[in-house]
Amino acid sequence: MQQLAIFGGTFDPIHCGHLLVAERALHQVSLEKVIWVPSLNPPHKQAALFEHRLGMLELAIEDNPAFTVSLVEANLSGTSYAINTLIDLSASYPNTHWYWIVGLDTFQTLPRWYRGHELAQMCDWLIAPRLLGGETITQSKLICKQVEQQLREQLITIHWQLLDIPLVGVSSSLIRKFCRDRQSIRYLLPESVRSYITNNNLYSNKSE
Ligand SMILES: Nc1ncnc2c1ncn2[C@@H]1O[C@H](COP(=O)(O)OP(=O)(O)OP(=O)(O)O)[C@@H](O)[C@H]1O
Ligand SMILES: O=C(O)c1ccc[n+]([C@@H]2O[C@H](COP(=O)([O-])O)[C@@H](O)[C@H]2O)c1
Repeated sequence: MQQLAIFGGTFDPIHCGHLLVAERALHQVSLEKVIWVPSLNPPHKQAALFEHRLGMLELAIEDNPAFTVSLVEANLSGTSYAINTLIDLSASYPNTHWYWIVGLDTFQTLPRWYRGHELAQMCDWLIAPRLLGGETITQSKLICKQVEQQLREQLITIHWQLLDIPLVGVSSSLIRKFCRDRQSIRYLLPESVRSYITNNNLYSNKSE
C-alpha cells in the first residue's frame, strides 16, 4: 500500500515554512508523494485569486519530483471542505494510506471542521509545530494531546505525530504585510515566487 500525504492550504502565497514542512514530512514517514491542495474557497479566509495562488505554488514545487499539485478543490463547487477533498482524492488514488499535513494552529481547530470527527479518523495527522504564541516543542505536544483528548471524549480515536522541524516564524500574512509596507520578502519564499509577486503586482495595495 502506498503512503501519500495531502497538504491543504490557502497558500496566499506559498512560503519557505510550507516547503520545509512538506519536505520533512516526506522523509519522516517515507511518503511516496506530498499532494499539495490549494483551497479554492477556504472556509475561514478571504484570499487572492486562485489562479495566482496556483501559479506561485506550481513555481515553488517544480523542482521536487515528490511534490505534486491537485486541483481537486478547484473542481468541487462551493466551500472547500477537507473531507470532500480526501474522499475525492481517495477515488483517484486507491490502495493508499493517507496522511494529512497541517500546522499546529490549524490542527487545533480540527474538532470544529465540517464533519471533522469523521475526517479525523480517515487519515493520520502530521502536525507541524508553529511559532505563533511562542510555543516550544513540548507545549506543541501538549496542545496536540489536548485535541486528541477532546476528540476521545466523543469516542473518536486519532493517529498523529509531530513533524521534527525547526520552528519557522514565516507566514503568508507576514509576507503580505511586508509587501504592503514595501519591505523585502527575499529569502522568505522561493525567488521564482518573489518574481511572480513583483511581476503581477500582488499584495502591494494597502486595502488588500
Ligand atoms: N511557518 C509554518 N510552520 C508550520 N506550519 C505552517 C507554517 N506556515 C503555514 N503552516 C501551515 O500550513 C497550512 C497552510 O497554511 P496557509 O496557506 O494558510 O499559510 P499561513 O502562513 O498560515 O497563512 P496566513 O498567514 O495567511 O494565515 C496550515 O495548516 C498552516 O498551519
Ligand atoms: O474542512 C474544514 O471545515 C476546514 C476548516 C479549516 C481548515 N481546513 C483545512 O485546513 C487546511 C489549511 O487551511 P488554511 O486555510 O489555514 O490554509 C486546508 O486544507 C483547509 O481545507 C478545513
